[in-house]
Amino acid sequence: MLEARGLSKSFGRARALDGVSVEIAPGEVVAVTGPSGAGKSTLLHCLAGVLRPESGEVVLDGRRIDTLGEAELTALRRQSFGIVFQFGELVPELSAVENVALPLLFNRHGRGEAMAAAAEWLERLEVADCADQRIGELSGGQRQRVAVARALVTGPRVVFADEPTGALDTLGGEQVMTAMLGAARAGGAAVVLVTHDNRVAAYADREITLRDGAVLAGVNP
Ligand SMILES: Nc1ncnc2c1ncn2[C@@H]1O[C@H](COP(=O)(O)OP(=O)(O)OP(=O)(O)O)[C@@H](O)[C@H]1O
Repeated sequence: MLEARGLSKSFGRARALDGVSVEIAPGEVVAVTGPSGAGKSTLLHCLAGVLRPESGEVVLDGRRIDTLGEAELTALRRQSFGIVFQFGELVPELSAVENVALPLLFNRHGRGEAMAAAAEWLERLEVADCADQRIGELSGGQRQRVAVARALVTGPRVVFADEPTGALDTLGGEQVMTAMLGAARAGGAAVVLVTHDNRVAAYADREITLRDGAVLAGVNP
């Protein structure tokens, strides 16, 4: 469904990715692991169409996406992908429910419909009580649940999560992981998860380990 073929990407003299090929099946949960600087975030950003690789291809459902124009790529990201970052990256001026409604408004849904769908997702993630609160008033765990709701509200094919539990304690992290994977499974979304935490990687169906910008052979089934 989502495939990277021979991706390479450098930042100055740092070679972040060096010929990485991976394939993600529909509904699959994949953890991308490896030491700091191995290229995990760069791979996630290339797969999600946030960064363009220098060479190689990214293919979604048989369609090459790394060569799309900026407007087409933005539209595809909004429709097919959801992204959860380590610190939520929510809009502080908006309430929780408004943050979750935002991707639907960008996709030209009416305000009433968008707000109703957003409220439903907050309920599913057990943060309905926070709907009208500003982001600054929420705990770290509540923020990440809101971020997960925002990533899933559009019914994406793939959810990308970069250290989604990195700012949480163990229990909070477990709760967010369970909530995110349950919601993704219910929506049929695949999940690509960057983590350096083995306990988080254990939630995945499969692990892709990177080292020095390449997939570590012999570890991944
Ligand atoms: N925007 C950037 N500008 C310059 N160098 C970058 C940039 N992004 C990544 N790099 C470099 O590319 C390499 C891979 O970085 P990347 O963030 O993908 O690794 P990572 O495995 O996600 O690391 P971490 O676990 O520390 O987040 C590193 O050497 C990093 O310094």
